[in-house]
Amino acid sequence: MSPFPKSTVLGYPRIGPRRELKRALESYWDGRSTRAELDQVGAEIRERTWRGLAELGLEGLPSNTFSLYDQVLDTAVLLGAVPARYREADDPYFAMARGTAGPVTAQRSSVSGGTWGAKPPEGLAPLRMTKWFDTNYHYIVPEIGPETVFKLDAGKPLAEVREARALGFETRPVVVGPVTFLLLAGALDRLDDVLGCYEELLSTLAAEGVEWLQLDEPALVGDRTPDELDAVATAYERLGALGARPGLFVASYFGELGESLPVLAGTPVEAIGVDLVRGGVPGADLSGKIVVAGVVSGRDVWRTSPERALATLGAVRAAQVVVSTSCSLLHVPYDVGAEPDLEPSLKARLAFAEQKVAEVVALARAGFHGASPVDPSVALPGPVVAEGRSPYAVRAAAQAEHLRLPALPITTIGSFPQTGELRAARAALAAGTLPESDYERQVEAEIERVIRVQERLGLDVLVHGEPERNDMVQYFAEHLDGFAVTQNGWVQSYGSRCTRPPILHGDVSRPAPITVRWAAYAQSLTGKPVKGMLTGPVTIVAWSFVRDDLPLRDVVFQVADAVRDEVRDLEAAGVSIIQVDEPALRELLPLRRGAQADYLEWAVAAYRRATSGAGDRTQIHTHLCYSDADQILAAIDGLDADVTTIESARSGARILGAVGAFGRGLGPGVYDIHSPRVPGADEVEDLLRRTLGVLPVERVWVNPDCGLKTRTYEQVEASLANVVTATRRVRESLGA
Ligand code: MET
Ligand SMILES: [Zn+2]
Repeated sequence: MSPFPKSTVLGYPRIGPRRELKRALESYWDGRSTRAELDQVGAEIRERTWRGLAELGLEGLPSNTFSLYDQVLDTAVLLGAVPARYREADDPYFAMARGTAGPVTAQRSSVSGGTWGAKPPEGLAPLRMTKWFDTNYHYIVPEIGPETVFKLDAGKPLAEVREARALGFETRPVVVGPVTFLLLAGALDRLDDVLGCYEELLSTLAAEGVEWLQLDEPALVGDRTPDELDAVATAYERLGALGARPGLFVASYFGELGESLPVLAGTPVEAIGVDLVRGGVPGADLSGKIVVAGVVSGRDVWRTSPERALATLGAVRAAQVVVSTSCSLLHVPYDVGAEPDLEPSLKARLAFAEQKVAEVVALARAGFHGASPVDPSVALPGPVVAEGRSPYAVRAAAQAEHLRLPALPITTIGSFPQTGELRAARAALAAGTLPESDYERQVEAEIERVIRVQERLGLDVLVHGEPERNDMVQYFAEHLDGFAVTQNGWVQSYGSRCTRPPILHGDVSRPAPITVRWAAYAQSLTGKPVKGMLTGPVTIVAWSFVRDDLPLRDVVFQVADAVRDEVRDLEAAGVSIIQVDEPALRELLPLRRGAQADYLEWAVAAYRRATSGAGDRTQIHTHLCYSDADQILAAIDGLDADVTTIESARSGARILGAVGAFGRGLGPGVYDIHSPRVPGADEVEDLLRRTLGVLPVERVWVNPDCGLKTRTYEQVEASLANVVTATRRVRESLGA
């Protein structure tokens, strides 16, 4: 085993500095290019990454951190965990990631009772996708059942090792570790079987001359049961006992190892990676281990303080201390150098992936010896002040009087299809080739179209459709002080999807109303109530890169104050229903249970502050969308919104089991907007009746799972027409 290099990173962005992979994937999926062409783009990105890292002076280069879609899916393939139904697909990998289309829709409606050949008429649904720990990256959840037969397919990591070697680089393959992989799949009982594959992987890599293997175990920073800790010990005892194998580097990130650390330290693994940005210097005795010290943050965009990092490094007691990032750099953009328009004073504070690698290299070269860490003197947060409106019953009565809505009011979540013309108009506006007044007229025309569609369909609470927004966070960031937006700061969210998180760098305030003119315009077109549409303070902060010199809580409260100003102005402009979305409420939930209550308390308080300016007869809605909302239902109820619309249909209406005690208006989604499929009226009616089985009719709202911006008008109109039909049937049968 060769010595561990002095500097490394746990992983690197892979979408390409100009999102080359995104374009290549979409072109392949649309049938405009071949798999070989896609693979070529992947190879170019990998080569560029390795060369770039080496040029910056980084010693330990990772491989197998590239992925065509997702590293957890790659691991499932590596272990042979490909469910049988995908094996016959043209491209099983992307079939698992994205599903397959059924026969064309036109054919579907014209065929009656014919046979469908080998492929099922509906195509294959993709595997489930969910958030990677507390990041905004989404991974594909492996599907493992008793029928799963694990079988190693080491093709991908081997090919990357060889590819790098051909370019003159020795690399350390990175693979998701067995415990995290199985915990994510909910199948830790298969540890024994899976370890057989990992053993084979180790032997294969050793035979290939690979010196070090990185096994990612971020699940070890969460609360783990004694059985799970036993699994950690079993796994790494067994892998460590193997005769011919590479050195084992177990990487943890997104928090402190806690009780997992002594367990891991008791196994024969040679190197342990610790996140020293989120966690403290390990207290356990690691004098026999190499510690890969994550002192450069992979989760923010700020420069590292060299003094603090060197002091931290100096305090780590281990056989060797390697300088590294706190996690993969997947979660930050490529290069600050690609942002010519940012203020120089802000730019001087920023570090994206490339700059962070340079920091790692500089720290490793600086040398560090036995200093004690600087006390990070972050101000302790003060008590949370719960702000509120009148009691719900008082508000509900005032709203019923003022709004006069029918039973089971039908509404949508806010966005309507974003057409190509709109996107082109926005690009032309940004490029200076379309005058602002022309753009605004186009947005107004779209609002009018959206209003007319909803009136024609017979919805009860209308929306303006959000045509002026590129994105529900970026749009607000562009209009608030304290934020900067980048040109090329893309970060992968899932597959080919990227977001460009705004940078919240200073005190936040709202210089002028943001959405009021669009909401007021929409309301002027119709006699039905139009819902104003805002993004909540937690979500704005969760989907931005946030300053690190203030407690997160204080930053969220600043944003809450800005949202509160907007709520007041909407109300003053005659908007009587205002929705403040918080789809990211769950995302910032700390990984350790011990820290969750405190977070939920201030997050809820911030939301209440944002909405506290609304009078009794103004109806506040909120919207959330993630499959495990039932876990924080009490906190959602605590938001004290008059109406909560929430994803449900997509996750099989599982949430209905938990909402009985919900104290306010609730609209569990009656159809999944992630799929182009149009739900039938019967299906919607069924979901609605199930909702009425657990909630009193006065509390129930009818709406889709989420916004409609990724769908086409054709799909939206057909789906909503069925929603209206279903709701009318239910109303009739209730005599409502
Ligand atoms: C991810 S939640 C999206 C809510 C937003 N109002 C929309 O309809 O698109
Ligand atoms: Zn949503």
